[in-house]
Amino acid sequence: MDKVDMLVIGSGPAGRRAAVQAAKFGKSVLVVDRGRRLGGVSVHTGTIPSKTLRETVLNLSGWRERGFYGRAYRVKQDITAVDLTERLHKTLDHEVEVLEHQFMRNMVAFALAEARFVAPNTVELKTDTDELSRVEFDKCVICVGTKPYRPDHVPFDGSRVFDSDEILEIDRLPRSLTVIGGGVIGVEYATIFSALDVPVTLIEGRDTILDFIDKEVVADFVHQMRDRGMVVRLGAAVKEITKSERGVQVALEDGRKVNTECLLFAAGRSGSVGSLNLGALGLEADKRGRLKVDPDTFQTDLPNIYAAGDIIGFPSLASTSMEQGRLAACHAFDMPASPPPEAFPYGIYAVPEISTVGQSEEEVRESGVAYECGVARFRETSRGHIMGVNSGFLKLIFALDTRRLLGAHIIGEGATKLIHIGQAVINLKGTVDFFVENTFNYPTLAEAYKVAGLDAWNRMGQAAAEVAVVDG
Ligand SMILES: Cc1cc2nc3c(=O)[nH]c(=O)nc-3n(C[C@H](O)[C@H](O)[C@H](O)COP(=O)(O)OP(=O)(O)OC[C@H]3O[C@@H](n4cnc5c(N)ncnc54)[C@H](O)[C@@H]3O)c2cc1C
Ligand SMILES: NC(=O)c1ccc[n+]([C@@H]2O[C@H](COP(=O)([O-])OP(=O)(O)OC[C@H]3O[C@@H](n4cnc5c(N)ncnc54)[C@H](O)[C@@H]3O)[C@@H](O)[C@H]2O)c1
Repeated sequence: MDKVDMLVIGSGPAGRRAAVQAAKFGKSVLVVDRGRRLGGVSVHTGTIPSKTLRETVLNLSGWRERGFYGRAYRVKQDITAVDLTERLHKTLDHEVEVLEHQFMRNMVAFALAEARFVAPNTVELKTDTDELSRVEFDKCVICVGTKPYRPDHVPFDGSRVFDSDEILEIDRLPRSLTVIGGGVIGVEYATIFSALDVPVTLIEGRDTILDFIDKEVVADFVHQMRDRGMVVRLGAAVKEITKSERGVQVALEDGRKVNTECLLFAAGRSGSVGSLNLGALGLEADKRGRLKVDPDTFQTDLPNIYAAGDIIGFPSLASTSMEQGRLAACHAFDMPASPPPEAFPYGIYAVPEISTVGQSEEEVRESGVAYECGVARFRETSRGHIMGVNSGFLKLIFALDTRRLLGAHIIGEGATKLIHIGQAVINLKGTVDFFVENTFNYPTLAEAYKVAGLDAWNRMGQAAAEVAVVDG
């Protein structure tokens, strides 16, 4: 039986980083993945395909130019499913190639097989041709990720009713689409298809969506979706989903019915622990299939078994998963590593983009800290004029006493890139004065930071004067 210093189960962002980090420490590492190719959910059905699809749609539809040329503007008139999938496959092939090369040059061994624990330091591997082998390990990092939640009452068929894996395999564009679930996956796909002029209805069971995002940003987002013709049904409980020759019908508890040609069910994901045989370790997943770990070390209740990535729950991002995997490997081999700063960016690649870091206004208010906000609208920046941007804004929140930046929230073009300025200032404990004193490239959308900083600073100055008067 082979023996390795570290076994990594799953080759997504967490597994990949854990493996390479352990290999850099000179350890023998084996990565196993039951997929047909390396890369995990992130490369094959999650982050990369959805973002490639978005980029293709925005390019071919001419979405970014519509501010100038009107809603009817199109770069390519008849956009087909082939247009969308062609670019997708090229991007994915490239991602896999880069990952395989990274493993090769770092001497990380890999096997395409399903892992199942048979003892606290042994797994059995099974290939898709049912070949069995066993591997012993000193340390193991479980990075098995999640899969779409597929309740029995949803008539999934991969041709009219899709989950978020199947939607990537569509062979023609839907004439109309219902999306159930106003989480990140739901809003990303709903707005991407809407950018292709597919009529979209978004159904969310709760009265609100994206509760971890600043409410002002969410309100603007919902307004923008409705403004361009999307139907957004909030607080809409689904009673029944039925298929007919002409499409799919969703009956809501309040009696209303939604009829569209296709339906995407994107109402959550559950951990892929089913085949791991966690019982052999004495470990148990929670009811959503997630594993509990020590948040500093990523160890499970067994000190030589770590878990990282989506399998440990929130925030379930490729970006945070990578760092968790790396930190798990550092801890496993007693290498010092600082924990990540509390504030990490969250990027939602809807159309328009949303990105956020630090505290929302609601969280700041709840904490009892006195604060002031500064806002800059992209349409008021020169770069915004050049790009024909007529929506989107940046909101900064500052503490009145320390003047420190507490949160940055952006909706609009480039939000997921622009957010890193806010992230740096928050984590380096910067204040409103950074934005006031520094010069920004002009004309850029980043200039919005200067405008929002000045906006807050003008009001914070008055607040400080009032405090001085009261104190005096
Ligand atoms: C549609 C969608 C869009 C997303 N967009 C973004 C985004 O824009 N930005 C972002 O940061 N995050 C995004 N995410 C989240 C991101 O994809 C995940 O956070 C990330 O993939 C989690 O990585 P992971 O390391 O946990 O493993 P995963 O990427 O989930 O991969 C797990 C791997 O484990 C393998 N596996 C499972 N069980 C076994 C077993 N028993 N034996 C062997 N192998 C096994 C699976 O085959 C899979 O390959 C998105 C997710 C989805 C679904
Ligand atoms: N850009 C990104 O970073 C990105 C993109 C996509 C996904 N992800 C990650 O993937 C994870 C899963 O995303 P998700 O959107 O599938 O799940 P989610 O759990 O975040 O959202 C599911 C939504 O569906 C709603 N819902 C549940 N049942 C419903 C029903 N019967 N009818 C109507 N609505 C219902 C829920 O209230 C919730 O709002 C997220 O945690 C996210 O971090 C990240």
